[in-house]
Amino acid sequence: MVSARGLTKTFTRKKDVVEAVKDVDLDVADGELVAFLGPNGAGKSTTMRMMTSLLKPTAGTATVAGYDVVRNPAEVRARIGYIGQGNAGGYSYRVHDELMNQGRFYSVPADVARQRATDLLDALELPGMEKRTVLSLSGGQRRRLDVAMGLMNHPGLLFLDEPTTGLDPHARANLWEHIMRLRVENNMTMLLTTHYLDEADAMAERIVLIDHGTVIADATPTALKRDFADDVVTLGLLPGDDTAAVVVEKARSVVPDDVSRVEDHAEPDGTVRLVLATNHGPDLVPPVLRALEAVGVTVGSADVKQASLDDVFLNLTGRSLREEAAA
Ligand SMILES: Nc1ncnc2c1ncn2[C@@H]1O[C@H](COP(=O)(O)OP(=O)(O)OP(=O)(O)O)[C@@H](O)[C@H]1O
Repeated sequence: MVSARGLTKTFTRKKDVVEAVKDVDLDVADGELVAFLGPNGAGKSTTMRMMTSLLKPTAGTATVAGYDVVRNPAEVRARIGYIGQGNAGGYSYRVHDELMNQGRFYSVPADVARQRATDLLDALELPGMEKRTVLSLSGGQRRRLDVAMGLMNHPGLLFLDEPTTGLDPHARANLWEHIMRLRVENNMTMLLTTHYLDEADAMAERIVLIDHGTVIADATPTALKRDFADDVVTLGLLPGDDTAAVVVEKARSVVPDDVSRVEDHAEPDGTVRLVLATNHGPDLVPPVLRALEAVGVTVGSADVKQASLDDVFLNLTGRSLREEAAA
């Protein structure tokens, strides 16, 4: 559905040169849901704008829905939906008119467009809003209207640039529910950008991590967390009749070999905190608890912190995506 090779974009303004996207290769198969995840300014929108034919690449090629984005931009645009970062609807226009205009833009026959507008307003929980101006809608409703506008041509491929930024958690969840249902109903391939880690983790079947204009990792969320970050298991060990040193010695003797990092910390209250880094935290706990019991070590508490996409980004770049998103 999408194939890009060596996609590059350099912006030049007077003496300022910004290498926004550098040599990006990407393939997206029919039906996939792929998220571009990366900090502000990483090059996510620029990549998406090149793939949607809105921006001409400095170098490289991209084929979208079977057409080259530079040689056949009109064919590309006819086959995709694009929901950009800003609101698409003109604020003083009525909701229904904006949908019909969008239909006209894509040469959808008027009667078909009218039916689609009604169906989309229904599907996106905007019934009765036809005559309202875009300005009178709430932020969440406006974003849902953007989605409706992006779907008026029934695209097989939908590009969404930060669809939920600025919405409260309830509105975010609500919009996702609608998008996911429409995705199944219309059998859509989807490419989206986000800086919400939880969203990418929960929604995307594949994540393309982008930093400084280049792809630094490309895999399923599960594979990224398994390969580039560890779960951290923390056990509170009670000393009983043993000294802390003996507890540590016994505990370390039963730690499985595949644990990638082991730390022990003697706490002021006499307990020992044992920290195990592993790529299978939840599975590790039961056998380790049994093994500790077998060597006479009592476990007072257990905690598993599963690896997050932020840990992945941190391990790959030395920076936290969560902190950069908040900055
Ligand atoms: N028209 C432009 N002229 C000059 N520089 C630009 C232009 N558009 C984007 N850039 C620069 O290119 C880089 C990548 O920007 P881009 O918008 O693609 O990042 P992004 O990952 O989408 O960020 P965000 O999450 O903030 O939207 C940034 O340094 C940005 O300032």
